[in-house]
This record gives sequence, structure tokens and C-alpha cells, in this order.
Amino acid sequence: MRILTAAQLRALDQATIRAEKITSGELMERAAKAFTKAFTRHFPDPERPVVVVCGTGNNGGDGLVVARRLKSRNYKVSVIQANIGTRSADNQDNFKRLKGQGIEVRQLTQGDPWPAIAPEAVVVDALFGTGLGRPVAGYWAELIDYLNALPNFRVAVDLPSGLSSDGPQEGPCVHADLTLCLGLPKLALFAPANTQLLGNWELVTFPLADPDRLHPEVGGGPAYQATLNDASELGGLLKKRYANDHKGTFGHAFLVAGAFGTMGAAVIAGRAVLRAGAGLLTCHIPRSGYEIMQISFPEAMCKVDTHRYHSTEIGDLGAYDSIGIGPGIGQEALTVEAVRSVLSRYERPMVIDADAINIIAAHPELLKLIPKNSLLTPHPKEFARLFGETEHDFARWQVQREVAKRNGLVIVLKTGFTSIATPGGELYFNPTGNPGMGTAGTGDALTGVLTGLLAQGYDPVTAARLGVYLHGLAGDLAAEELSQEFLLAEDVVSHLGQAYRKLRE
Ligand SMILES: NC(=O)C1=CN([C@@H]2O[C@H](COP(=O)(O)OP(=O)(O)OC[C@H]3O[C@@H](n4cnc5c(N)ncnc54)[C@H](O)[C@@H]3O)[C@@H](O)[C@H]2O)[C@@H](O)CC1
Ligand SMILES: [K+]
Repeated sequence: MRILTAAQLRALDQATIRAEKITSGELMERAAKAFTKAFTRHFPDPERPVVVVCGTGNNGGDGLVVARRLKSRNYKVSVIQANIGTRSADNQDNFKRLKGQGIEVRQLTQGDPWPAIAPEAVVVDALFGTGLGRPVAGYWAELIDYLNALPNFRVAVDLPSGLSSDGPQEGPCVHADLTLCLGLPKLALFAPANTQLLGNWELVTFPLADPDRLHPEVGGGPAYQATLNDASELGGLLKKRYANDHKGTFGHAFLVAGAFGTMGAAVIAGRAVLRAGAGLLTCHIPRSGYEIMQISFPEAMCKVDTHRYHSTEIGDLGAYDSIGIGPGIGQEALTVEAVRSVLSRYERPMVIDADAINIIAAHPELLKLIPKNSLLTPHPKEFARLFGETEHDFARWQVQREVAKRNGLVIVLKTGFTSIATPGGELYFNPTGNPGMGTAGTGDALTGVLTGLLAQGYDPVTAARLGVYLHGLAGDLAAEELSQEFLLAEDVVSHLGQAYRKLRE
């Protein structure tokens, strides 16, 4: 599913109107109908009052249609009409259509005292959407502050009013508890800095033209800026398994993980490699980790280092279909040399995580040794160590894209909505996962999943998109069953089976 800028969304609306021979009013009706359906799912009780706060653009127009539609379902709905500027044509039409419906409308003009809103009412925020042209200021900014100070549950139409859809946040913004985003996702939904403003968000879909056909209309460049991974596409990327397949078919993975005190990282990552479907796994570990590994994880084969506590000398790599390196390896000088040697000798895409990333950050000359199309999986702090600090989420995505392209790498930036930048310049966002996964070892599990997918012959971009999705989905299924608080990394790994099954459905 494509992620478009506000300007591209406007072009898409026009393309839809032309292609389907409908009016803009009919498109607004479509959007508001889909919104109302989602809204009534969240708030099924028509007795609970709903106050729709409408602006004068099409976001306000949506709000007016929503009010009319809720009224026809017998909801106790009223409207506050904020007279911000000139009404858009569809706003005007829908304002007229409110007449005679028995909906109370209160007008709000600059300088008016704030309207009273019953505390149990759901406030529907339809002041501004993607048409926001500048930060909200003056009286209307104070209205936003007033709404934010109320105890009411706030549901945003399309975007919380005041939110910048395509860039860093400037100015006041409604703090929504729930955002029902219309049509296609906007980049702002994925920015960690916007989490508090958006509340939970959901996408409300309705038929729109195909954005991939928009190119000429938006004046060059790609017709979309990023893509949201969705199950229907990813499910189709899963490889089939045949009756005569055997462990050789599914690849032999090699994992360099663990040190004295951090052998758990090797156990978790190793389990994830095989649970993701790789045929064979060999782990390179320091001598003191040998019993730990063999006892807790008998399915793995072990290559034991000459050093008791760290990995220092890593042997022949020729036999392996994929390599994962980094979880728990530490940053000892001898380990730095071991990483250098692996990076310079292996020629296929590999997975680089955790301490291997920190080692590369401390020895930037290593970046050039990384085999092309390898996967790097930094979290934001590791990303900053590698590629420098950025001012905001949008700048970081830009840097992520540039470094992925320049170095020919797949960069997996681990956040709430993990982003994946590819050597071809694409940016993908992942929708699965939950805060319960913020617990020790889940990153090691992701390294294992990715290494396991590469071993099975998935191309690196597909491995990243699938791996991040499956890992997050396994975490979601585990949290559903066990609660977010209870979750351990091993629960994520043990739910990979259900995640695969669900994705194949
Ligand atoms: N495909 C879709 O998703 C559709 C979306 N529609 C809705 O249309 C919205 C966009 O509508 P518009 O483009 O009319 O824009 P908005 O309704 O978001 O706001 C534009 C209005 O606010 C004014 N304005 C902008 N920034 C301001 C500021 N800082 N202070 C004061 N006034 C300001 C503008 O001059 C204009 O009058 C979307 O967010 C969505 O809700 C639908 O109606 C049509 C279909
Ligand atoms: K809004």
C-alpha cells in the first residue's frame, strides 16, 4: 500500500473522480461513509453524545457528512462549526444538507467564548486534515489547546488537526486518542515523534485510483514516497515447499553470536534462524559457551573459538548460504578483527546487528567491506552512531534512504513502525509489532529470522520485508495470548509458526 504526500493525495482524488466519473462530493461521501462505519465499530452506543468540530475545508466537509450519517443511525450528534475561512464547495453543500436533520449546530467565530462540551461526549476532530498550509496560530490554535485540555475522548478525521502530514511537526496539534486515517496512509503516521498526537491509528479504506498510475500527474519523481507492507502482498512472497525438499533445500545458516555473559543472544538468535525455516545452523561461539549452546539448543551445530570468552578467529565461510553476525559478541579488539575478517571474506548478503553494528560505527572503514545487499538492523541509537544524528524522524528517513542507496545495503531501522530502506531507493514501513516487544532479546530474534530467510534463498529486500513483518506478527500473536507485559523474546520465536500460518492464509 502506497504512502503519498498531501499533494499526491489531491492528485489521486482528482484521478479517482475522473476515472470513476463521480463528483468530488461523491468521493467525500465515500470517505465519510467509511469513517462512520469505523467510528460506530469503536462507539456502538448511539446514546453516547458525539460532538463533531468542523473546519471550513474538506476535512470539515467530511465531519459534516459524518454528523449527518451518525444522525441517520440515531446517534446523539451535534456540530460545532468553526468559521475559519472560506468554505470549500463540498463543505458548503454538506452544510446545507444538515438543515432539517434535527442536528444542533453551534457557530464558532474568532473571539467567541469556548463552547461547552459534555465530558462524556466523543469529540470528532474535523478542523484540518491534509490541507494544512502552515502552523495553526491565534484563536484557532487556542481552540486546539482548549480541546486538548478537555477530558473527552478525541477521534481525528484523517489526521489530528494541526499535524503536518509530510514533515516534522510545527505548531499546535489536536492530541487524538484515535486517528481514523482516510484512504491511504500519510508519512506522519510512522514518525515516532507523533505517537502521542495520533493516539492509536487505523486506516479507513475506500475505493481510490491506483497511485502507481499517477506519475505524470504529480510532475515527475516517484508517484509515492514509501510503501506500507501489507499481508496480502507479503503472503504472496512466501516460498512454496515441495514433497522432495530437504534440509539442504532450506539452506545452511551461520551465526556469529554470544560471548561470556551474553550466550543467551546466541541461543535466541539461533532458535529464530531454524524457526524461520532454515535447514541447518552452525553457530560460532567462544569456548565457554559450548555446553550452554549444546544443552539449551541441541538442533544447532557449534564451531568453538580458540578464545574462552570471545569470538576471535572465524574459520572457513564457504559452506554457508547466509551469515548473521553481531548479537552479544561484544567489542573486544580481537572480536573487531574477527568481524573485519568475516566482512572481507564473505561475498553474499549477510545480516549485521548489535555489536557488529557498534564495531562498524567505531571503525567506519569497515562499512566499505560489507558485502553488497547485506541487511543492517540498527535501532535509532545504533543508527545515529553509524550515520550521525538527525534533527527529526523525516530527516532520518532521508539519511536512511541515502546511505542504503550509496552503500548498496538494506537498512532496517527498528522503531515502532520499522522502516526498511533498499539499495534501489525504496522505503517500506512495517505495520506489525507492539510495545511488549521492547524486551531483551527480541532484536536477536529478528537477526535470527532474517538470517534464516536469507538461508532459504529469499532475496535480501524480500527477506527484510517478510522477516520484519513475521517477527512483529509473532510478537502480536504472543501478546494477544500472554499480554504485552509478560512477553519474552522466546515467546516471539515460539509464535513464528502461527505467524507463518496467518500470513499464508
Ligand atoms: N481521498 C481522500 O482521502 C479524501 C479526503 N478528503 C478530506 O479532505 C481533506 C483535505 O481537505 P482540504 O484540502 O480542503 O484541506 P483541509 O480541510 O485540511 O483544510 C484546508 C482549509 O484550512 C485552511 N487552512 C490551512 N492551514 C491553515 C492554518 N494553519 N490556519 C488556518 N486555516 C488554515 C485552508 O485555507 C483551507 O480553507 C482530507 O484531510 C480529508 O479529510 C475527502 O473529503 C475527499 C477524499
Ligand atoms: K482532523
